[in-house]
Amino acid sequence: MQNPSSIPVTIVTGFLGAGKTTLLNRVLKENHGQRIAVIENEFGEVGIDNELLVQDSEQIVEMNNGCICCTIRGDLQRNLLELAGKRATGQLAFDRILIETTGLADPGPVAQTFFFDEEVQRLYHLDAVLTVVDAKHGDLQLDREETAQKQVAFADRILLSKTDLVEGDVTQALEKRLLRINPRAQIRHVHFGETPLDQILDIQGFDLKAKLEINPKFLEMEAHDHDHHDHECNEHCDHDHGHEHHHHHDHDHECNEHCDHDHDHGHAHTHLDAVQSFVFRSERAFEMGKLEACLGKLLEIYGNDLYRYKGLLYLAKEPRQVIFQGVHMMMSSDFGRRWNDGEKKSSIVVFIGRDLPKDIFEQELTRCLLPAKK
Ligand SMILES: Nc1nc2c(ncn2[C@@H]2O[C@H](COP(=O)(O)OP(=O)(O)OP(=O)(O)O)[C@@H](O)[C@H]2O)c(=O)[nH]1
Repeated sequence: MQNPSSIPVTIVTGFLGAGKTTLLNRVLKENHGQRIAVIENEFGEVGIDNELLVQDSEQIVEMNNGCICCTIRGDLQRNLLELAGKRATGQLAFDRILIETTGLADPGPVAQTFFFDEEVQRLYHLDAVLTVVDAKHGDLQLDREETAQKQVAFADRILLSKTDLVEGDVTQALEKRLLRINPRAQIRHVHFGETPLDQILDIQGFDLKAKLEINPKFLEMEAHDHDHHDHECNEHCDHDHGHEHHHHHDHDHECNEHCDHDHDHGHAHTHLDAVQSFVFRSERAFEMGKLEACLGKLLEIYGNDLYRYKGLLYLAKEPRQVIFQGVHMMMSSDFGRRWNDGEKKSSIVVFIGRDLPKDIFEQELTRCLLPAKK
């Protein structure tokens, strides 16, 4: 039974760059009178989202030591208990929690957290898993990454972003595909995260029965060893995984509610080796023209494999920071705050993708830097 005073939690998931932070920002900025705490988990060794996220929520807890669905699930539990403790003692005031998972997280194990720990279960209830799907890159992501499929399969509601970037028939075809993967979840369009709050909060969408259909072992803790990603997609999945060890890139099947294969045989499924991230840092300023040309070239060659990149740039002759980000070939940048007097200026960019040649990226980017000051 749900404790009537328990705190509602919404899990916001969706593949890299789908528009999760944009959605969260929208919710945080809206004048709804609700006090929202955010738990933010990023893939990659440094968190950039904190720079991108408006600071209007009551509390932002960053979890950057690994992915929330596997290595740091214990941290999530601890953070939830800590937040509730602070709320109880009046140190913090919030009415609900939004959790943004990494773009590579399997939402299943994150959702499980709300059913295993008795204390978490007493204090919180899971309102819904929202999955943001990028209308422009969704197809490619679903083709290549099983995690993207799982995120859709596990959604209580699907939020389709970036429909402005594609023709209507592309959106319709993607919607049909999403419906095949998950016939239960309603699909809503969100333009830059714009959506009525009642479409995403307090929707009482989390349906345990449906999750058990997707994965009968959902409530069995031991079945989830998250260093080995077990696949929880569907009841009637026809392919046979036998007992071989598959990596994510070997998978190209569409997870849906009818898959019944079982991955509890020690499959070495880990997104941490399938998709990698690296960071480029420098204290030398970038030359804008060179950087643009270089990024254009890198995107042309590696665009398909470059799932996500974001960072803060130190540009020559520019008094402001530049926040730069992209998904595949779609790149954008914005001015951030001014560098403070005496502040050590530097650039930091995180690249996330499949089989990216780190050394080539480093070489090319280094060529765009001004020479070091003598
Ligand atoms: N054209 C268009 N761009 C969008 C829309 N929603 C988000 N974006 C852009 O997509 C990019 C990625 O958005 P984010 O909200 O940072 O995506 P994310 O899912 O939080 O990304 P990760 O945390 O890195 O996985 C940003 O440049 C956004 O401005 C939309 O509806 N239309």
